[in-house]
Amino acid sequence: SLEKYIPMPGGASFIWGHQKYVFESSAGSAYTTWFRTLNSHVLQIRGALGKPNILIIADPLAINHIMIRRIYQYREHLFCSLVIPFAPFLIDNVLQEHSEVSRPRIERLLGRSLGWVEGENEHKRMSQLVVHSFSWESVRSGAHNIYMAANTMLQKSNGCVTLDITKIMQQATLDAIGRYAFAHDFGGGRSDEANCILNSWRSMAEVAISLSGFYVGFTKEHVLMRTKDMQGLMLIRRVPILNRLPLRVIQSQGNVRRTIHAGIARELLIRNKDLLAQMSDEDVPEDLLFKLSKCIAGSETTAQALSYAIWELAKNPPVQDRLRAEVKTISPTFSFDQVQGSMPFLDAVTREILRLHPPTPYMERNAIEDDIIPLKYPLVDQGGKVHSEIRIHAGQTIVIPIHSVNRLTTSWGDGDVFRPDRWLEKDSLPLNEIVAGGWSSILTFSDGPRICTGYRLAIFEFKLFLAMIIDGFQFIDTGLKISDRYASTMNPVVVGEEKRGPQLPVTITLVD
Ligand code: HEM
Repeated sequence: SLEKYIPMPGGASFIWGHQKYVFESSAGSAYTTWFRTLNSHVLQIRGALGKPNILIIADPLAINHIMIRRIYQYREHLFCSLVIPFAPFLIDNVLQEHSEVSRPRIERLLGRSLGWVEGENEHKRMSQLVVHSFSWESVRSGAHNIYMAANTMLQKSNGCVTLDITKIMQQATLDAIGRYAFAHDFGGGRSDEANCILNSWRSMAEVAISLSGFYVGFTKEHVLMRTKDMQGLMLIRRVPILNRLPLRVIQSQGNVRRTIHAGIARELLIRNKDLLAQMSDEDVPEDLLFKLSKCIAGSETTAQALSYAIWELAKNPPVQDRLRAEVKTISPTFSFDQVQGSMPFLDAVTREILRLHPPTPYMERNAIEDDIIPLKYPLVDQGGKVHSEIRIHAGQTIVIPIHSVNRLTTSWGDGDVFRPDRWLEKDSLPLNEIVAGGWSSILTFSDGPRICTGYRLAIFEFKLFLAMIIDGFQFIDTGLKISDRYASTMNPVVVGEEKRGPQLPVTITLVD
């Protein structure tokens, strides 16, 4: 149990603890609000169905301790780390870094991957195999593939239409990753394989964000699926054996893996000689799967970041015009060096979008052993005693709310405001000692040894796509109210139309 001096918000339900409220709130916003109202960088919330209290940590020193200093003492649980299917022999290994909920899900979705791999040595060995493919050098030399994917997307859209940009972005980023990493053609993100992968993600997200399921679903199969998420995990958390039931919604998670296995991996085996050269014989099939699946998971998050960017620019016409004016100075050629080095405002917009709308809003960890976590911002108990560390026991669940950390008032001041200029102004950025770290002092790609492998690729892809789209198209706000729902990653929904699943409609016209 957690110490009493760790602040807890009021309003917990007897049955659902605070988790129902977190689930119903726009993703990330409940924690962000509580940190402010309780004036704390650490809090505890009540778990649902009698689950022990959960520790929510936004304190920079504590995050550094968990993500860097003691990373292998905390089990991992996050969508983006579903990647890199590997090493079946490790599945029953001792360390058990993944929680009882996420492990079976990860296996069904993408096989036994880097995200699945247990323990320090094995994780490092697997990471070495992929690190080169995602260096800046590799991204630069593969830039033309992303350019081609962006071009394919632009040729297919014209006129003035209101459309769901998330769908288009998902097709485009999947197409880009296919070209970049595997010389594989996903047909502009519209081939049968692409449809199978995108439909699998979508059907999972639809179930995951369904509100009605929260109440009635614990006896229904579609809700068992939805409970895969951290916020909705109540039943599977309490009864992990449910993961094994042959229910359609649970077992359909294997679609992505099957598509990759049956179609793309075999083709790659023939094409990708470099990759084969790096591997021992017994690694081959799973290693190829790993390459594909990590990229596919990453293409989804990149698509979400791009969708939020277009929506934010639609709501802020002066920022949109200023960005387009900068892009016009280099258009129509978009070389790697131009995109990375000649557009400071594009760079500022990129950082601001990734700060404000992190596609993975939470990371969850379980402590493998007892620990003492140091705090930058000490807590004071009712007797006035100052506590500059927290004691936790093995098994403690910890949430690192990336969304809240990226908006902390102590670090960012007006953290909820979309203001790209903060990245260009002297003295507007937080000092190193008060941020948790990570790329660009934000936690969007995590930090430490398990920082997102594909973050350079994601950043370049984001910039290139955005530059090319804004060069040719104008975005107009529909005025619809958008809320964010958590379904492994951030999913925008139209308020009042939640039943239609994730969508982000924006009106798009050709630039004069
Ligand atoms: C905007 C896009 C992306 C975001 C926001 C993102 C975010 C993240 C985060 C937060 C983690 C850490 C998970 C944890 O430790 O719990 C992660 C891990 C990972 N990501 Fe991404 N990611 C993105 C795109 C990509 C892309 C494009 C790829 C590959 C092509 C990729 C590959 C990976 C891999 C392999 C890991 C696991 C690293 C490890 O455990 O060593 N990601 N990502």
